[in-house]
Amino acid sequence: MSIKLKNVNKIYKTGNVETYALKNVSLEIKDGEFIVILGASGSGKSTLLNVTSGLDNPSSGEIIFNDEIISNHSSKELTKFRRDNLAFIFQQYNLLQNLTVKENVEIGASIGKNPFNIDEIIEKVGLEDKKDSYPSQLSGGQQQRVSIARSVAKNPNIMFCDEPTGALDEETGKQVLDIIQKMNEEFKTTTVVITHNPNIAFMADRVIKMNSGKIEEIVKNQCKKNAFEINWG
Ligand SMILES: Nc1ncnc2c1ncn2[C@@H]1O[C@H](COP(=O)(O)OP(=O)(O)OP(=O)(O)O)[C@@H](O)[C@H]1O
Repeated sequence: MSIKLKNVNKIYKTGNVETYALKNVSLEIKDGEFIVILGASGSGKSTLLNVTSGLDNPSSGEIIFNDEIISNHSSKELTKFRRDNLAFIFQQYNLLQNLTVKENVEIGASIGKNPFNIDEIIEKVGLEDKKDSYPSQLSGGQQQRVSIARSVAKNPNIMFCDEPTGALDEETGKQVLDIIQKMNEEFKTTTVVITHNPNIAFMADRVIKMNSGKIEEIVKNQCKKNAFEINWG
């Protein structure tokens, strides 16, 4: 699924203070593309992801998925659109603690129209021997892999990942990135990853550099690296 942003602005108002978090951002992401968004703290990365994915409304401008203009949608229509098309992976795992790995993934699959086979997706994230474990019995990296399996079990058109490896060490971080990369390559899932780590940018087709609410630069990688080839820094 492709994504288009046309002249998108986002202004947060807190009392009398206005923060221009996105300033006239226009961008096209192609179907199946792997995009990394880089930028300093406060540059507008999370705002860009939230507004693009319909988690928050832009103050002005248009957001278009394939040919569907979602910036005009009601919140009910937006919820349905997100449920049918989008997966979210955050730094926090947000797993249901009283459900097993398999049950957590089942919940993710149950909201999709055309979900993946649950056992296959658990195998894809390398947790077949942990199916009946509870989240508290798993390491951070394993919990993030469950979280990814749950998000992608519905077979989404797009994956939005906000600092997916922010809480992980190098080894487990790379395992998680490898799973995200494989989803992108095998299922052509359009992928948008926000990160502070410039090394992760080498995995992308294109890198969007944000500065003070604007796209400062877009870099196309001639040669992409796989997750295990990048330096962690
Ligand atoms: N809900 C909000 N209300 C008011 N201002 C906000 C809100 N959310 C973000 N901002 C402001 O908007 C700007 C962009 O914030 P954003 O969270 O998008 O940056 P970021 O690049 O994702 O930062 P980080 O890397 O630290 O997560 C910042 O100046 C921030 O203080």
